[in-house]
Amino acid sequence: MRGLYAITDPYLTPGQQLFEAVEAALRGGVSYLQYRDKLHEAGDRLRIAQELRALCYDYGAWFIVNDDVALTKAVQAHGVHLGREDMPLEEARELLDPDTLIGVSCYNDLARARAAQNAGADYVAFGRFFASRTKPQAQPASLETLRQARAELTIPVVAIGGITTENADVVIDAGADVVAVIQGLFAQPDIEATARQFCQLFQKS
Ligand SMILES: Cc1ncc(COP(=O)(O)OP(=O)(O)O)c(N)n1
Ligand SMILES: Cc1ncsc1CCOP(=O)(O)O
Repeated sequence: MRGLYAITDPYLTPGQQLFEAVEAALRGGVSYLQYRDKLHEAGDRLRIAQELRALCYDYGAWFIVNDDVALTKAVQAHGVHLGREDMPLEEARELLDPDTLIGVSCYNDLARARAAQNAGADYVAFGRFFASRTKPQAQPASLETLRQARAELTIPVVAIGGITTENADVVIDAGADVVAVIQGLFAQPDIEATARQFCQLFQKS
């Protein structure tokens, strides 16, 4: 697992714009797309997730649902991303097909990441690394945690939080296999070109 992980934000790209923005990101080379939606109700979320899943399948990208294990199952997503407020990993694993990817937020907590790996997580995510306009309340994580995680863990390590094409090399150099972005991609005037720029950073290292 390596490359660009784009996360949707329905506040930033409402309505039909969301699908256009996601398709531009996929054309630009996004490998993983996470559907993160704190706005819509269940029925709308199902419809949006089905459409995003179809787009990801068209472009050969992995489709991952944030927070919601039932929705992950309902749309046969490739994976689910779980934070500390969400269903525990062990419980999700019992409900999901064995080949469904499970990612776990570890913030700045290496012990949590070790436990997640031991419990069968497919990747762990650390962050935020830079100031995030999407989630300003997210606690900072250190590059040293990222370095240690990469040195110690065998599963992929994702970096998140305020990442842009200008600063992504800092987290990639510290060991991030994957960079996860919202505004650094979807708030940019040319989403496809920005995705390509991010992807080129992975070809260099
Ligand atoms: C790839 C990735 N990493 C971290 C997060 C944050 O997850 P969480 O802590 O559950 O917070 P919310 O996204 O639910 O606000 C993520 N979504 N994706
Ligand atoms: C969901 C989340 N968790 C930590 S920072 C963050 C938001 C990432 O968005 P952005 O890339 O716009 O900072």
